[in-house]
Amino acid sequence: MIELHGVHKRFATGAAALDGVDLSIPKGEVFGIIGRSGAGKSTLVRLLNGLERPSEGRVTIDGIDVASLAGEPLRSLRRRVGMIFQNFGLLASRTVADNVALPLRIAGVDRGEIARRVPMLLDRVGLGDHAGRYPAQLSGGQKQRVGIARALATGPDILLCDEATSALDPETTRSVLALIAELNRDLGLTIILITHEMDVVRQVCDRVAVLHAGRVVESGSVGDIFLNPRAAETRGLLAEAGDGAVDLAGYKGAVVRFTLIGDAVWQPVLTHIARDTGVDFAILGGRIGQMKDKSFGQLTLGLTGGDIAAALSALEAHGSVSR
Ligand SMILES: Nc1ncnc2c1ncn2[C@@H]1O[C@H](COP(=O)(O)OP(=O)(O)OP(=O)(O)O)[C@@H](O)[C@H]1O
Repeated sequence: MIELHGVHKRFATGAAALDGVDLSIPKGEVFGIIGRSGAGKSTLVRLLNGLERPSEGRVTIDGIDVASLAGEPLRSLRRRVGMIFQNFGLLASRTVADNVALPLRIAGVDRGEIARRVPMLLDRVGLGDHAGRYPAQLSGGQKQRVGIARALATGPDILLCDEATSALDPETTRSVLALIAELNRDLGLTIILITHEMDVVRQVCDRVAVLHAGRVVESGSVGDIFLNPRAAETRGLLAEAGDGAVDLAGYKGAVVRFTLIGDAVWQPVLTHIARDTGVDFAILGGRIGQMKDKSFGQLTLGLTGGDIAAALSALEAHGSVSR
């Protein structure tokens, strides 16, 4: 369990990067931290791996106060907390295998053990046959896989991903996120994913916290936060991700937001209700997609004509309706 209690971080310049953050991240969860540039995401990561100390408050991992550690206990904590970065952080002059071996060398693991472990780590990320290549000979997605193998080398139980897919195209992002989800499932790793992209959170996270100006403005399950955002900052991020609706000023019909989850997405709900009630539906906005393992649909609907009250109660029988 990772916990932040009343965490503030102020820099000597007077900048407050974090301004009273409380968070609990249970073991084995994929937890997203989303926010715009400058929200405090990277500062939060640096507190988790002991690179910075809070100005106030406590960051604990399994009850251990990270800021209280120094020397070997701090090194041992860092071995438990693997990290991957937006720019991969690979050494250009070393082969893939050497890059992955580096944390093991630093930890003092003997040569034989390194030679045994590195191929297993590369197999784990699907790069078993790339051991002798150099980073410049790899695609972005492959470089990030090497970054992941290196992060796994010391056998961590937590993986911090700081904008790990921000430099990748959408298809490669999907495959790297699929690998991250697999590591969570197979190895039980707790994963903290820092991102400014809603789609990244939607694809793999169980829960999410929205960070704005150093504060958590809302947090909860990805379904709750994405389908019923309360904070203006979350709504803004969702609108930018294409989850908005057309301008409704001047629209004459009744407007509702209709949310379907799971198999209900497959049902021809609107055509049935239209036939039964005589109501015409206009689709004014929305999205049908996948949230981790669940399908969802959220539509902004305009209703005109027919028996509107009957249509609304029929919609409620299939999903949730809000105005
Ligand atoms: N070492 C530092 N000294 C002074 N101010 C800092 C320092 N590190 C971060 N800040 C400030 O703290 C705030 C939060 O920065 P941080 O890098 O944590 O944000 P972020 O959400 O990760 O942004 P980005 O996505 O752009 O990296 C910013 O206003 C930044 O200028």
